Amino acid sequence: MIIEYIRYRVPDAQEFEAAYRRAVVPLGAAPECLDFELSKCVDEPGSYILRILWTSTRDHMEGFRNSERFQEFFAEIEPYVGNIEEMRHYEQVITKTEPTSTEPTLYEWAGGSEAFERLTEVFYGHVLKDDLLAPIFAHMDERHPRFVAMWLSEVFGGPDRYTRERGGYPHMLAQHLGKHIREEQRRRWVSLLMDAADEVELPGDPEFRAAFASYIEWGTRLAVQNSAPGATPPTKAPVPRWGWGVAPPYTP
Ligand code: HEM
Repeated sequence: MIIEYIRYRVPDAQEFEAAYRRAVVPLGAAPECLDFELSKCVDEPGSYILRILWTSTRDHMEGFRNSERFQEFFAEIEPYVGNIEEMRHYEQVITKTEPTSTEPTLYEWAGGSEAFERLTEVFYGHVLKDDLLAPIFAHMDERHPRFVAMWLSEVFGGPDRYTRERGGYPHMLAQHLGKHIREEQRRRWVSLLMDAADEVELPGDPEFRAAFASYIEWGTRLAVQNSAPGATPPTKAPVPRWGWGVAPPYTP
């Protein structure tokens, strides 16, 4: 996560706020934007700070900035560009709660890239012998298990290799479009993956497995939706980043 601060000094507070009320609609809908807040200075009327939490600087600069949502956002706030006094990215250093970076990522907890490579190798071995799934994966690239391991590593907080080396979300999405994945196939995919997770001994603690299963449930349901005839999913988005959710990592 990265925080962007934009400081404005504007002559027409009311119009500025009205423009921002419109501009935050596309901003809030952007997958790269985690949160935002516009505050006005009580000591000096006309001074404003916009604080935006982005998934990463790269997601902001390369994802959001190249999206249609940015065009819509910018159209509203363009008249105020000349009133910007500061526009920079910041990293959290000290907070009331512990900075989130001290918590291990799911990627680290799982055992890093090697753990996900073991997982997908075993998993696709089972997939290719499965009556429901083998036909869809009949022509799969032999490197497919490694690519999916790269994807999972990035999703769970590891290096962004899938984005840099494999085309990120747009490429992954393109692989599912038009595949017409059925619910029973999705269920089998999930079930074989969970079996493989046991087989390669991914951490079995409830907190890790709950977070892992939650992404897999979400991701496979999206795969079904996006692969359906006539589906029109967003063509550009960052690779999702999945965290621990409600239950933090177990500390004995
Ligand atoms: C969380 C769920 C899922 C994830 C993370 C995932 C991940 C991926 C990724 C990263 C690719 C592209 C690999 C590359 O870079 O070449 C891919 C392709 C593919 N996925 Fe998925 N997928 C998911 C669910 C599913 C499901 C449920 C099915 C079908 C039952 C499926 C079928 C396929 C197929 C057939 C391909 C193309 C394989 C090839 O021909 O090389 N995926 N998937």
